[in-house]
Order: sequence, then structure tokens, then C-alpha cells
Amino acid sequence: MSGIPATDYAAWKKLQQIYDAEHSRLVLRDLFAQDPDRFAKFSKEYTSSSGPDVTFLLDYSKNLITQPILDTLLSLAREAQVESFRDKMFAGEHINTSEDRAVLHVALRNFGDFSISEAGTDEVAGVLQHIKEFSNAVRSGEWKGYTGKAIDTIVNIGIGGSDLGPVMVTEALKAYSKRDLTAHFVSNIDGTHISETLRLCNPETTLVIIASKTFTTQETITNAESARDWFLATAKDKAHVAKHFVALSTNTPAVTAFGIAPENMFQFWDWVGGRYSLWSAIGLSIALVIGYDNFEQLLKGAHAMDQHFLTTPLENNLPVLLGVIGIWYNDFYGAQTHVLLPYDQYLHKFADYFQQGDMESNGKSVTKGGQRVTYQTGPIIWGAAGTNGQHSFYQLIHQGTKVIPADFLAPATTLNPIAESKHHRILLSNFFAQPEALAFGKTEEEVRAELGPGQSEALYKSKVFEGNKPSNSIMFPKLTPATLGALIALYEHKIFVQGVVWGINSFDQMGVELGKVLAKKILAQLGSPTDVKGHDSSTTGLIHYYQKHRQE
Ligand SMILES: O=P(O)(O)OC[C@H]1O[C@H](O)[C@H](O)[C@@H](O)[C@@H]1O
Repeated sequence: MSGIPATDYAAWKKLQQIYDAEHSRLVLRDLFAQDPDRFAKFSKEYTSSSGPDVTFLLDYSKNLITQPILDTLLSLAREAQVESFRDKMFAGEHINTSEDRAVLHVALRNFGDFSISEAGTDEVAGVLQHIKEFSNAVRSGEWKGYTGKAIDTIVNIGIGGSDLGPVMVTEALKAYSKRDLTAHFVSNIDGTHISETLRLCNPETTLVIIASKTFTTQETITNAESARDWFLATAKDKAHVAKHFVALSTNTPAVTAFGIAPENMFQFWDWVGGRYSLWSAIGLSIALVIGYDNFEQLLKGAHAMDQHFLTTPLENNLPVLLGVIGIWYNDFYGAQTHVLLPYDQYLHKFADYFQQGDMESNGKSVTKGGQRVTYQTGPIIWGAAGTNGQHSFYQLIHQGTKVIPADFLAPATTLNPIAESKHHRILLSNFFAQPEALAFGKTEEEVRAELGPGQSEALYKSKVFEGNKPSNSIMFPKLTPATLGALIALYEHKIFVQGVVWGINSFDQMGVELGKVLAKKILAQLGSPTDVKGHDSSTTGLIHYYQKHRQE
């Protein structure tokens, strides 16, 4: 994030030379055969140094790296001043230069260790207390709706960072949830989303949470207004809104204008990026679903990872290792994507969450200094949970033409040990098998020996697995709130490290603006074909087609 083009670094040039000279010799079969200690050398066990006990194993031995390559990647991180930028982030310096803001999601989960002077950080504990009291009151039934009934349904209305974090975490920690409290999440402006959701809700027992950092997001405000109309159609009296609508936002005037009382507003601050906001008031739905104590465990798990990131030398620093290994593929192997593969159904939204977390952060093509980059920045993030992907897209990872670095994640112990954990053993056998198959493949010789003579040449070839497909594996004892917090923070900091090396600003999102502006202009022109002005022939043609065929 220095704004220096990454290609200027001596370590970058050296990595290019190493890649050119050695990549054809970087074969996992050989690397493992040559060094029986490879796993021991290229794996690390993380143990939290504060808060709840969290431990996990990161095995990065199935990567196309040698010790000298890793050393050079770490030199790159040093040359790019990752440590100094990390320290600046934790100190509250305004590293989000385009918006002149601090980047302080770490302050939301700072249980006393770091001293940060940015305005608002001293209010974090108060907001957590507000979340605690409110979530306890709702969960215990003490908070009553307008007809005196307890709340049994919550509807979080938000989009992007005001939706994806709460969705991902409440799904991930469903095992810890209050089962008699149903949570819905409405994000899309498509009226279908809110309509189909409200169809399932009773206005007397529903709490609507309007989650929007800016409180100006078109989708969220429109959905919130429709939810209020739905509520008032039954409740009639506007005074009842106070029992059924709360807001999570940085924008007090807009929240007040919407008709929400100050005591029903949960505050956060402009130094919380939307995609880093689940730790803030945006996490209210999480606290409601899993209880405040579990929410705090999530935060504490993340905090311990923050300490690890802040204090551990780069060679043992897990977010740094993940970050630089990702750069090796992204920038030297030409990998376009990175796939997240949790072998845990509870983590089925993990990849969706980090699509925003990573792609909105590092999908940039201009350095902080304003120069167009001449190298690749953020990868395309995708993925799916469990063995599902094996029956759809894994074919391409195993035998397609693309390099697709993968992260496999799994818990050693399931939270649903049905059939004497038979399901879990099968799940884990796949978690172990897939990275092995990707790394070591199956040679033509092995295929021929297996099939015997007399088959077509095409058949022999089609059954070869080239192997040498890289992956990381992360295994943890059990998916707890604190473990999840640590894993999310691990990836957040990985994204940070990569952004620093690429010299880009990982904390703005200018790329989402243009479409919003054009949509606003078009919305005003949808009435009649004669209003449609100032567009290319394709856009004009599409709008005209809509105008001809609409029925409403
Ligand atoms: O929370 P809000 O202000 O409603 O913003 C919701 C989302 O929309 C924006 O367009 C940004 O791209 C996201 O980073 C943000 O999370």
C-alpha cells in the first residue's frame, strides 16, 4: 500500500527469474520425494495467545514452493513494507488514502491490548454493551412487540458488507443458535426477496434490522420502506415501529429521518469498512442468533489472530504466508482465481463472504500513487462447501487447463456426529483425498498399468491426472465461534498483505459507483421510450425492448 509498483521491488524481479528458470522443475511429486520432512517444514500450528483457546493447523506443503522461493516471497513482503503498513493500520493511521480514513476493524475486537487514538474507538465498548443488552432482552422474551408478544423472527435488511458477514456467520454458527428464533436476510432489490421473506413473518413477532453503514443504499432503504409498509398495514400506528425496527448505521440523521428512535440505533464509525463490519453493530443479527457471549467469543478469536498478525515474525506469520503464496500463483503462474473449499456444511457461505472481502478489496488496477499496474492484482474468489463441488466443478480443477490454487478447510470433529460419525469420516476422507489427488495426480504409466493393454490411446490419455495442482489445507478441532473469528481474521489479513505488496488501496471501492450512477439516470427514463436518451444503441435497444414488453 505504499503505492510503489510491485514490479519495482528487487524481490519481485528475483521471483520472476526463479519462475522462468525453475517452474518446470517445481513438481510436487519430486519435492515430496526429495524431502521427507517437507510437511514438517511447510506446516504450522496456530495457537491463540489470548482469549478463548483456538488452534488450527495450516499445511502449505502442497504448494509449488521451495525454501528459497518462500524466502524470496517473504523478502518481497519486507521490501513492500508489509510490517510497517500493518503497524500503521493498527495505530489508526489513515491508510485508506483515497477516502482519508483509518482502517480499524481490529479496534472493534480490541479487548484492551492495542492503544488506538482514532475518534470513536473509545465508543466501541459502549456499543457492544448496547448489543448485549438488546440481544439479551430479545432472546429472553423481555422485549415485546406491539401486541405484547415476544419476538420470534428477525429480518436483517442490508446488502454487501451489511448482509454477507451476518449471513455467513449465522450459518456457520447455526449449531450455537437459539433455534426458536428464525433469522431471515433480505438484500436484493428484487421485490421477490422481501416479498417471499415477509410472507413467512408475523408483524406482531418480527423484528426488522435495517443494516446500512451509509443508510443511503438504494436497495436497503427501498426494502426497509417496503417492510415498514408491510408492518404498518397490520400495526396501523406509527408509534409501534419503535418495537419492531432498529437500525445499524454510521448515519444518525438519516436513521432519525426514517423514524427510528436514537435508542434503537446501533452506531458504528467511518473507519469500519463495509466488508469488515460484521464485528461492529452490523453483527447485531449474529448476537441475536447465537447470543452475545458467543458473539464475543467470535470477536476474541479474531483479536487473538490480530495479535498473531501484529507480533509474529513474517516467516511464521500465517496471514503473511497465505498472502505471499497467493501472490506466487497470481503474479508468476498467471492463476486467475483462488478457490475456497470448506469441508463443513456450516461454512457454505464462506466463499460468498470472501468474494466481497477479497474482490472488493483487491480488485483494483491503479496503485495508491495513481499508476496503472502492469501485473495482476486480486484473484477471482469462488468456492463451495463439502463434497458438492467434487460432483460439479472439480473436474476442471483436476484436469482442466487452468492453475487454480485451492484452500481446503475442515473440522476434525463434527457438530453433528450422526450415524456414529460415519458421515464425518466420509467427508474427511474426501478432504484428505482431494488435495492429495490434485498434488500427485496419476501418471500415464499408472493409467496403462491399471487399464492393461488394448485400450485406445485416447482413453489412456483421458484418464491421466497431471497433478501438481497446489493447495493449502487448514484443519481445526471443531468449528467454534472463536475459531471462526480467527479464520475470518486470518483471511482479512491475508488480503491486507497482498494489497500492500500490490501497492493498491484495499479499503475503498470506487468500482461500484459508476453502475449506481447510470442506474439512477436510467430509472428516471424508464417511463416512456421518448425519455430514453444519452445511451449507446445497445443500452437504448434493451430499454426499448423492456418498455414494449412490460405488463405492470
Ligand atoms: O452498508 P451500506 O452503506 O448500505 O453499504 C452496503 C454495501 O454497498 C456498497 O456499494 C459497497 O460496495 C459495499 O462495500 C457495502 O458493503
